Amino acid sequence: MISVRQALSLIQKHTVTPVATEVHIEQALGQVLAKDILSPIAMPPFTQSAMDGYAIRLSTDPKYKVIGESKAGDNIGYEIKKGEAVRIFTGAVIPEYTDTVVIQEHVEIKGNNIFITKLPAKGANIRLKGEQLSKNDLVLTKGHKINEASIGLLAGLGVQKLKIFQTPKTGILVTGNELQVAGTPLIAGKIYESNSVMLKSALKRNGFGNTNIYNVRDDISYTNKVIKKALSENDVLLISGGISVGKYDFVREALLSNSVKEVFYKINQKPGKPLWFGARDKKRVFALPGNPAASLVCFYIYVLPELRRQKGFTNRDLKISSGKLSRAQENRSGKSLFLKAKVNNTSVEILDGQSSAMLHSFSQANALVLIPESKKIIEEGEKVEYLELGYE
Ligand SMILES: Nc1nc2c(c(=O)[nH]1)N[C@H]1C(S)=C(S)[C@@H](COP(=O)(O)OP(=O)(O)OC[C@H]3O[C@@H](n4cnc5c(N)ncnc54)[C@H](O)[C@@H]3O)O[C@H]1N2
Ligand code: MOO
Repeated sequence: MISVRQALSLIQKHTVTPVATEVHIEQALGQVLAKDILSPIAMPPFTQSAMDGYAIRLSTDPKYKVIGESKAGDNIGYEIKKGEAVRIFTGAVIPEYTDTVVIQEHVEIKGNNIFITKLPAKGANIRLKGEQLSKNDLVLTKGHKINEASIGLLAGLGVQKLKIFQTPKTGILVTGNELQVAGTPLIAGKIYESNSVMLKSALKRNGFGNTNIYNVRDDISYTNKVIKKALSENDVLLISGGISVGKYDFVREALLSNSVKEVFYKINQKPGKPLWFGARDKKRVFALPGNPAASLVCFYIYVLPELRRQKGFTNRDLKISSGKLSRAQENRSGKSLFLKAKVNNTSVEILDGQSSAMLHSFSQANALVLIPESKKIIEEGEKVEYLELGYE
């Protein structure tokens, strides 16, 4: 059996290089920029007023004659002489030869004249052309994750399309004769199917929406057929269940007969030992253990980082932090453990109910504590590393 570290490095070794594609900025939220963006225009595009008031050529004389008005959107070619002012509004073009805007609260109006009651500093209340960005300045760098501010910035620069890395198409194939779809009373011997909606939600929360779902019975030829179809329709295929050593666990055999090359099978960890990972051309397959908590742990530790890598992210893993164990924890298994835990400030409480079939503890957790395979006991108060699940 390989170690967690070996499994992670094998997945990375078989990664698929991110592919760039062009999208409209409205489709770019949460995506990773595949190409630097240079500014097509200066920002602001012209020197403009930052306040409502009067544009003046500043002198020591408080009296100015108002000769016209410039409101946002106007482009009137005023040429201001000494002692003259133009009534101006926020965002409007600053007339030539003026250098300062005095806010309207600091003037008294008498007929066509204004008298400044509080002298502004020279250059006050003016946004200079290009003060944020000059034309051809680097606006956003390849690898930047697009947020709503980036979208606003680009829209303001008139950029409509940009290159981002494609989101790999994901599919979830669920196996098991015991699985029943919710909505009807549970039949004896059956359980409600939960992994597909759980994994689909985990994908969605992490920016991998529109997942295809497939269901198969424990039947080799049917499993073969559906895997073939799922491979043709997805880039990354997650399979739930049927990957252990039971008589009716057909997934491994079906993957091999679909020419998916086995990269590894089984990791020295708990939960999630029977994880299988394989590759066929640019397709990647993770056959996750059917036990729900094992499935979700494998998703966070192995699947999500690979999906994020394929999507161009440089920070791929869940955030790692450390804290102090509130209770001693043994590890007699010789395996790496991923334990559902609740972190409060820096106190880490390992939750009851660590079985790989149990999701109740998972739903109450906000972290996965990592216990290395070599560590036999962690004392109360000892420092442990954990992955933040991002559950709020
Ligand atoms: N003799 C051995 N038996 C098992 C071993 C082993 O090494 N030797 N490994 C155990 C471990 S560890 C795990 S984990 C499981 C993994 O088994 P499979 O991946 O083949 O999964 P299934 O047998 O299909 O299901 C396991 C468990 O999970 C339930 N399940 C499956 N799919 C779903 C679903 N979509 N929604 C909800 N629950 C699901 C299923 O009913 C089983 O209870 O193997 C151990 N056995
Ligand atoms: O690896 Mo299994 O997930 O322990 O039950």
